[in-house]
Amino acid sequence: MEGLEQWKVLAEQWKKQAEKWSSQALEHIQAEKWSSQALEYIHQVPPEQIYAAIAILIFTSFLLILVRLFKRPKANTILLSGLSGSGKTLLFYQLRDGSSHQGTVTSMEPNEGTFVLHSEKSKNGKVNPVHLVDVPGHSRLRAKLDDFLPQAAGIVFAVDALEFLPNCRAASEYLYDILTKASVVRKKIPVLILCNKTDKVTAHSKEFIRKQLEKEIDKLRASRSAISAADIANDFTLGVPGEPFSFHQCQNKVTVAEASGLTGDISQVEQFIRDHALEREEEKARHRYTNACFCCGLSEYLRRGMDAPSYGQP
Ligand SMILES: Nc1nc2c(ncn2[C@@H]2O[C@H](COP(=O)(O)OP(=O)(O)OP(=O)(O)O)[C@@H](O)[C@H]2O)c(=O)[nH]1
Ligand SMILES: [Mg+2]
Repeated sequence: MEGLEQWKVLAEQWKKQAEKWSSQALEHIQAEKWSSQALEYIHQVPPEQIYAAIAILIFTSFLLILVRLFKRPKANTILLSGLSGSGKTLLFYQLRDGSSHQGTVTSMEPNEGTFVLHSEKSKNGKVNPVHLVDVPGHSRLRAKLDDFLPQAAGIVFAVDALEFLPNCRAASEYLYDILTKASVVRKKIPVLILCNKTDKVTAHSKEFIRKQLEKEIDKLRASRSAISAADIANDFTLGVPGEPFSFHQCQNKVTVAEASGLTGDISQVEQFIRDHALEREEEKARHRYTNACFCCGLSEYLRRGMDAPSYGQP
């Protein structure tokens, strides 16, 4: 009896094994059928179409490789510019450390650093650091600005809102020079006019400062265009001829905001930096998604090309 039971178990195992082999054989036959169908299908497609698809594929891959090779990392440099005493260095420390480091003196060298903004440190999600450069406002040191312009993602132009009127002309001249620089215009580098020192009640409002700067730049525009072309140091002219100058006419985005480097009320300048220099992880993911979509679109195009009715066939 026991021997019979053993034979039964053995027979059951053989049966299962045989079923497994037969299903594998079926799968193999199916795969062969599909591959022969695919080959047949490819033979039906006119060769020109296949060559065109391959050429497009190679060309696009080549293009993608080139773009990857030559794509510069997103600029993350923000330049702090403005007249001497407008509060750039204090602002620099507020952005970096969240404290004002009282007792700043006139800067003789650009003050630069790469760091995560103090206000961003406590937030969730990975935030990239910003490269901040505080360019001295002294007229002889301003040329240093040009060294950093090629990598600039944005320019903050600090204005002393307390002592604005006596400095209005000088501030307008400096701002005019920045707004007419070829690299600023061509690369459309955004500029934030930051009316600083608003902690004092006697500080002028940002609207007042904007209007005064526009008026002054309008005058400058007229006087500078009167100079013979050979003497004009500026690369571009500003605004629309025949119309009073307004910052809206600039090709790059020019906005006006208020701040106090002393009290740490710097949310508007932080927002400007976030908008223009910090590429968050989510943004990077979005870029990756766009690339993936591009590749999918390409493959879909090629698939449709294959599906297209083949001329020359009955
Ligand atoms: N009340 C007030 N004073 C400020 C503020 N920001 C800066 N100051 C003062 O303004 C003076 C100049 O500030 P800095 O930051 O050294 O100015 P800067 O623009 O770096 O000047 P340069 O280095 O010469 O180009 C200092 O005495 C600061 O304490 C502010 O928001 N409010
Ligand atoms: Mg300084």
